[in-house]
Amino acid sequence: MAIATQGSRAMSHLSIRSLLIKQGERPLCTGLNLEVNRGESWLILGENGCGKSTLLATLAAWLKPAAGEIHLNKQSFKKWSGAERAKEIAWLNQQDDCPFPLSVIEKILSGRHPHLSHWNWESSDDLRLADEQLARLDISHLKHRDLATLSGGERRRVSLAAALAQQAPLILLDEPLSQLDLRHQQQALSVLREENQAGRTLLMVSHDPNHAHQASHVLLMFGNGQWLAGPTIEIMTSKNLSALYRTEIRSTHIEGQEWFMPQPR
Ligand SMILES: Nc1ncnc2c1ncn2[C@@H]1O[C@H](COP(=O)(O)OP(=O)(O)OP(=O)(O)O)[C@@H](O)[C@H]1O
Repeated sequence: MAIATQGSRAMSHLSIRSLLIKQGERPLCTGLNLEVNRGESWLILGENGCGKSTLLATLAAWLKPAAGEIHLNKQSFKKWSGAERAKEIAWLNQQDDCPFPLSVIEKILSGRHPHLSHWNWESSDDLRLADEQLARLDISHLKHRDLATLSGGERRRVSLAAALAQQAPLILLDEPLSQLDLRHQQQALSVLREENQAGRTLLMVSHDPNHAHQASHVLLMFGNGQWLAGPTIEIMTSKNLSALYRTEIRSTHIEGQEWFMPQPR
């Protein structure tokens, strides 16, 4: 089931070699080989509990793999200091809660911390960058609110804004659109498209296969260690998605674009 992707070594951004990730004794992903090149946009799909978040947490160096190697910019993860890695990788995880009082602008400015030297306050450039992210995600009016007072969708957009403020070349996104209404989903997708067009590499976890419309590559995780990865055009088929979700998925074309839909049981 597993295939390796081909990629130009010269442009390698993230190189994943023979990666094994486990939860207890259960393998979530076995022998994962991916060559993620600079500027690519990857969509990661799979059932609940198949290991998508665990994989992203591993790529963010929050968790250690059971085996295998990860290279960032052709250098082993082991050689990167945490501070240097934080300038290279932004990670939006699923946790938007904060255990202590924090305003929206403080949260977004936390995305600038990897770029500040010890004891330095944020500069006017950092503040301008934070304001830009607030405006892009339609949350400027929430700037001085306490995070704890926000709705789920508002808090999600704040977390995304903080990840974008980090200005990292590689962005790991764990369900960035969860809890967003349709208009704000389209807005966030447009912002992510801009980030990708600006040259940033994106790896995004989602439960919507149609998010593949703006992905160059797709990784399917089957929850038993098996996986399938490659260019979107090759991987996104009704057959593969029906096997992935263990339910019938069909596709239809609208104005030249293929849309995937689950069939009622
Ligand atoms: N601390 C933990 N202790 C025990 N099991 C865990 C722990 N953390 C995660 N798991 C299990 O590991 C598996 C993978 O979890 P993960 O969060 O990576 O899944 P996911 O694919 O992101 O799921 P979802 O689509 O629901 O977000 C799940 O079965 C989960 O229950």
